[in-house]
Amino acid sequence: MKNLLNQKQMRSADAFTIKNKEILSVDLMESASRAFVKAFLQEVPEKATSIAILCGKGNNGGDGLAIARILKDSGYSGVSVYLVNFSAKETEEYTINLKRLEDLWFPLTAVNTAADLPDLKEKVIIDAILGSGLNAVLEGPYLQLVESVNALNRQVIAVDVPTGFPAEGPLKKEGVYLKADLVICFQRPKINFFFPESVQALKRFTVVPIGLDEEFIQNCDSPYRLIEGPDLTGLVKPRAPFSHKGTYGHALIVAGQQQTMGAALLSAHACLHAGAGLTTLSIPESGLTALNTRLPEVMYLDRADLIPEKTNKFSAIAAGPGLGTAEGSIAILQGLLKLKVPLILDADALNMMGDKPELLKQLSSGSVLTPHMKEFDHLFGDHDSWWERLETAREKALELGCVIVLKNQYTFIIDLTGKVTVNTTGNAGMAQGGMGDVLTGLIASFAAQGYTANEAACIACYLHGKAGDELAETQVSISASDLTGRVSKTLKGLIK
Ligand SMILES: NC(=O)C1=CN([C@@H]2O[C@H](COP(=O)(O)OP(=O)(O)OC[C@H]3O[C@@H](n4cnc5c(N)ncnc54)[C@H](O)[C@@H]3O)[C@@H](O)[C@H]2O)[C@@H](O)CC1
Ligand SMILES: Nc1ncnc2c1ncn2[C@@H]1O[C@H](COP(=O)(O)OP(=O)(O)O)[C@@H](O)[C@H]1O
Repeated sequence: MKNLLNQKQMRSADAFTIKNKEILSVDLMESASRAFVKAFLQEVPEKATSIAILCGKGNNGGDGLAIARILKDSGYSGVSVYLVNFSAKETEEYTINLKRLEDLWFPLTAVNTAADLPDLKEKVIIDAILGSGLNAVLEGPYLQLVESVNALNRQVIAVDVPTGFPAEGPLKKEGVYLKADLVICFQRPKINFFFPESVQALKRFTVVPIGLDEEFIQNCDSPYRLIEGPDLTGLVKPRAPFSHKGTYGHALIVAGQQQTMGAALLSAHACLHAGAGLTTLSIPESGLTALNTRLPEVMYLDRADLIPEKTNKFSAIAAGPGLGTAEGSIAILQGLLKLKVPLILDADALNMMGDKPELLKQLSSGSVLTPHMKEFDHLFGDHDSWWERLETAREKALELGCVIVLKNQYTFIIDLTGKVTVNTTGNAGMAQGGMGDVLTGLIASFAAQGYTANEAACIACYLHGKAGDELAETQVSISASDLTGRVSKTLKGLIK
């Protein structure tokens, strides 16, 4: 899995690469700028497009200057450069790249105050004003300039990070950022790109390698990493010769009430499709006809039979989807917690724990909690930012000895040691009720098949989003049933 670094570590990676690969810092900037242009070409292929590049005086601005030269060399005929001279200091690499442009007689426009910004007519704006060197919220002329550029409503592509947007740390509500349609980011995404608040600064990002030393990056001690397809290829085991239903575990899902039986069926269906050898569903008796009609492969366990003598045969137990929070459901949850086996808890199981926090103390080590933001805050208190929410999740995972799957567009899987795996698969087509129920069924399935709690959560989250991404190639919206029908095919693709 790819390590995600904070900006201090990124600077160490820069320095290490420069020292060990014996390259100059300005050559690394050249490599970064070339990588930017390669990605930019995909985005803006029309070479006659008019482009304004706004360059600050740090290395982000230095990138902007090098990008101007490389774009011109690549045949872009309408490139203009605006030098944002708000600071007296300039970096050495900036100075070198400015000289290279001046030597080409490249037209340069000085912007010495925010009021100097001319009425930009260019179709595309490249933001190279401030990058990861940002050390405070924007104010003064930078703030005015960013507000003026935002008011233009042009297509903006930012170099590495949008001006004013902090790479890490809590995102302040009052923060003003240059609004980019796309960020072309160097070597690794910034941690803050994964939080919903980042939508104020960027619609999407793409990451380009710039030649930093990967071994150094992977050896950095970071609590964050990304899960990608190749990580699963080694992890997900193919079905074995001479295997039988007993080889792949027996999952129990405790879910559903009269009005939300569908949630239980969706979870069980997903569990089945992800390969559990046997799946049993515990629902109210009134759901039996639906179960037998819709999911003939799934067995039934009466709610009265949720006792150790009947449940010790299961290799994984999940509870919560559509369970309700009435007295009867609380009794079911309390009974499950007494079993002293790791549980996968979602939806109403989490809501009940939020209502009765003392239940959290009864969780067995190795359990998995799968809250979305609202459920998370109900469990652990309100948060002003996702950064703080993730910090709490890391503390709670460690304290409770459980895996926390904090769900959103990007889902954070926090293991028992507080390390965070970020899942990037999934899309807005999946924003439909029942999606979380499917995820719970998938986690239960992989846990039943013998994967650790963290492995089961990582495989399930990746697979869930990946199946959704495949369906989104031909569908606008994806129902939970659509997704369930796809997971086995997607899984096959991951094993290959
Ligand atoms: N070897 C390198 O150093 C490389 C650097 N690269 C680029 O370098 C960028 C980082 O460059 P720098 O560290 O020079 O910093 P920036 O160019 O991001 O910022 C320049 C300076 O602005 C000042 N500043 C920070 N926050 C401010 C604020 N709120 N208001 C006013 N001034 C503020 C700081 O003194 C900072 O040093 C990256 O984002 C990336 O674009 C890339 O070229 C890759 C290689
Ligand atoms: N825009 C999106 N991008 C990626 N994944 C999404 C998106 N919207 C929803 N999902 C995924 O769908 C699931 C929704 O879970 P949840 O809110 O618990 O749904 P429900 O309670 O309806 O079953 C999560 O796994 C989430 O990551």
